[in-house]
Amino acid sequence: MTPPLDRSQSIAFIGAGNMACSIFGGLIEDGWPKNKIWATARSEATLEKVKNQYGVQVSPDNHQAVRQSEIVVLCVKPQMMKAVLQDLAPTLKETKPLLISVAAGINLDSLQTWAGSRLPIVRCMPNTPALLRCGVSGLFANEQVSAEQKAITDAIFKAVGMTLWVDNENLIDSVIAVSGSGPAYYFLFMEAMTEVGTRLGFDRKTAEQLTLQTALGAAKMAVGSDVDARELRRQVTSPGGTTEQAIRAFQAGGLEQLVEQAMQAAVDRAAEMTRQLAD
Ligand SMILES: NC(=O)C1=CN([C@@H]2O[C@H](COP(=O)(O)OP(=O)(O)OC[C@H]3O[C@@H](n4cnc5c(N)ncnc54)[C@H](O)[C@@H]3O)[C@@H](O)[C@H]2O)C=CC1
Ligand SMILES: O=C(O)[C@@H]1CCC=N1
Repeated sequence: MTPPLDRSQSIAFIGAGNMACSIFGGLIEDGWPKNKIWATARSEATLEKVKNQYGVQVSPDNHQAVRQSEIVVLCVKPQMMKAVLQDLAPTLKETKPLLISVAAGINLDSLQTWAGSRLPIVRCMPNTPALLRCGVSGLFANEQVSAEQKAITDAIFKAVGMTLWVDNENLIDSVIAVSGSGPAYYFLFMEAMTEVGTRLGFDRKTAEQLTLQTALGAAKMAVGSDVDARELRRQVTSPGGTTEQAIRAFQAGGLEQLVEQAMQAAVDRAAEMTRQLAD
C-alpha cells in the first residue's frame, strides 16, 4: 500500500510552462499546500499569470526557488537545460536537493555533469493529463536516490495519476512514445473526427461534442472493463454492419503500421536529442 503523502516538503518547479502547471495544478487539486510550491519563469507576465491562476509562490530567480525547496523539478525545454543547470550548480552543491527532470531527450549523465555535484536525480516522463490527476509518469532513479526520496517522488506523481518505475533508462524514451506524447495522438484523432463530422452535415460545435463524448465514453469503457480493447471493438462491430466497413477502411490504410511508424519516430527523436544535447 502507498504510504500517505508527506506534504511538508517544498517543491520548486523550474520553468512554469505547460508541463509544470499540469503537475502542480494536479498536486494542488490533491491538497498540496500552495505555499509549499515555488514556480519560476523568465517572463514577469508568465509569473503573474501563474500566481493568479494557481496561487503558488513565484520568482524570476531560480536560485531563490531552489534555496527554499527540498525537491526541485526541472521543467524547462530540453535545449535550455544545460544553461539552467550550469547556472544553478553552486546553489545545488550547497543545498543538495532531490532533482527531478521531466525533459525529453536529456539523460542522467548529462544532468549529473551539468549539475556539477553528485546529486540524487530522477528522470520522469509525465504527461499533461496530470492536470486532471489522470496522468501517467514513467520514472527512473540514479543510485544516489534514497528509498525515502523514491517514495516521495512516487507519491508526488501518484497524486497526479499513475506511476511506472522502469529498470532501464532507455525505457524512458519508450514511455515518451506511448504516454508522454500520447495525448497529442488522441487529440489529433479528435481533430480529424470533428473535421469530418462537419463534412457529414454537423456544425463544428455539434461535431466536436459528438466526438469528445465518444472519446470519453470509449476511454471510460476501456479503463473500467474486464475485457480488452479488441473485444470492446468486436462488441461495437456488428457483422455486415457499418463499423465493419469503417474498420476495414482503417486497416486497408495501414493504421497499425502508421501508429508503429509514428511511435518509433518519437523514440528515434528522443535518442537523437539525447546525442545532440549531451556534452
Ligand atoms: N508538454 C508536454 O506534454 C510534456 C513536456 N515534457 C517536458 O517538459 C519540459 C517543458 O515542456 P513544456 O512545459 O511543454 O514547455 P513550455 O515552453 O510550456 O515551458 C517551459 C517554461 O520554461 C520557462 N523558462 C525558460 N527558460 C527558463 C529559465 N532560464 N529559468 C526558468 N524558467 C525558464 C519558460 O518561460 C516556460 O514557461 C520539456 O523539457 C519537455 O520535454 C515532458 C512530458 C510531456
Ligand atoms: O514533444 C515533446 O518533446 C514533449 C515530450 C513528450 C511530450 N511533449
